[in-house]
Amino acid sequence: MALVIRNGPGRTRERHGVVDESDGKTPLTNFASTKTGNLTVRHPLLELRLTPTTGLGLFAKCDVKRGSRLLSEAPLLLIPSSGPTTYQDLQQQLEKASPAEREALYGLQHDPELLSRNQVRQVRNYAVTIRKFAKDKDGLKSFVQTQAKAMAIFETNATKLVNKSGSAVFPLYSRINHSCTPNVYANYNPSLRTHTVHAIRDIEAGEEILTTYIDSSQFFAGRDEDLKKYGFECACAFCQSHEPSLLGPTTSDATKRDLRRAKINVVKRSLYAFEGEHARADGICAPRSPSEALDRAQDLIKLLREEGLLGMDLAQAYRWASKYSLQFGVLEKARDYAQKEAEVELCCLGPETDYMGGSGNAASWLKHVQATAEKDKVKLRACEKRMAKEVKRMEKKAEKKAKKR
Ligand SMILES: C[S@@+](CC[C@H](N)C(=O)[O-])C[C@H]1O[C@@H](n2cnc3c(N)ncnc32)[C@H](O)[C@@H]1O
Repeated sequence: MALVIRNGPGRTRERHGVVDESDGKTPLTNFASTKTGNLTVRHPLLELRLTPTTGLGLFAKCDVKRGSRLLSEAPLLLIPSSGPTTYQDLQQQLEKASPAEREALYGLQHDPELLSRNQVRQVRNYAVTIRKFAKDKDGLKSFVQTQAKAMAIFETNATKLVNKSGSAVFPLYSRINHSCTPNVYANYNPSLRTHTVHAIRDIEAGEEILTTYIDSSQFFAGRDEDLKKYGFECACAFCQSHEPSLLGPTTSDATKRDLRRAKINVVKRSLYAFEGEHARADGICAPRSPSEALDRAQDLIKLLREEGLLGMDLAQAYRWASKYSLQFGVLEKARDYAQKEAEVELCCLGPETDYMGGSGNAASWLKHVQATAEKDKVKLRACEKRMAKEVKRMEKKAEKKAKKR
């Protein structure tokens, strides 16, 4: 994969998956001369195109099988702090970026309204303190504009990294639009030090690649509220089918699906409460017994599958079902769920999941379940042997008694 940037003649350089291939001879394929600059994507499976409603987006060039790795890219710009982005944070990282990276960054879409007043003030204050523009009003204005644009770009495109503190923008991942029923799963992989994107279902040639920016297992109002922070109203097919009023009978498919999303949310949070993760439970009551927890985990699997939410929430649901089955000693079921978890995890994250540690990754959990099942078999065999011995002893005793008579 490469994001190709025209940058004057004679230079070709590659860093962090960004190729500056400016020999003037390389034809720019797939996508060129957009408002965002002369960008093109060299990728065996993906191309960048304009969508009817959401700006640019990434599309599959050919059929893509579930589990395929579509992207594995290093950040264009990473801000390690986990709080709100300050201009100082951004400026430090911008200084480290190469010209090609900076150009790629400036080519990304931006929504100026996502900038807080405080952020704009930070840029102005900085420009004044460096005194470079003391006698150059136009210079000052243009400096503030470019720096504010960089901040707006970061705010529009940054992804919070789950397995590493901080937020980052990426050359291609930042082109992927949001859907409340995504067809890919994205994850920062600390072992690879890249953001990976995997297909979570088969994707047909020409289909848009869609990720989720939020927790999509929520009722419409919750999703809408979360996406407002990203500055847009969702144009995905599911949200477009939403009916604003729930006063009438709730018969439409979209409404039923919305209610199912709400149910997923409640069940999921109740299971986090059962696991003692109260911060994620957010006030929802836990199941009262392990058997109730197992029922809910099984419900959750069914609901997620019905909704086509096939990312790591599904892997988590399988883990819960496996864990509770193991607690009940239903080993076959525990193993079956653990295998399903491993399959979904591999599909979402790929095989490099050592960073999860302990029984954090599905492979370790599956090993633990298999070892428990093996120990159980050994115990069972020992018990059978003991019983067989006891039966023989009793038979001999009975024989002796019979002979005496
Ligand atoms: C990370 S960028 C995605 C790529 C972007 N479309 C582009 O042209 O480069 C996020 C922006 O895309 C648009 N967008 C993404 N998903 C959307 C959706 N489901 N509905 C409406 N706009 C969306 C919004 O303008 C949002 O600020």
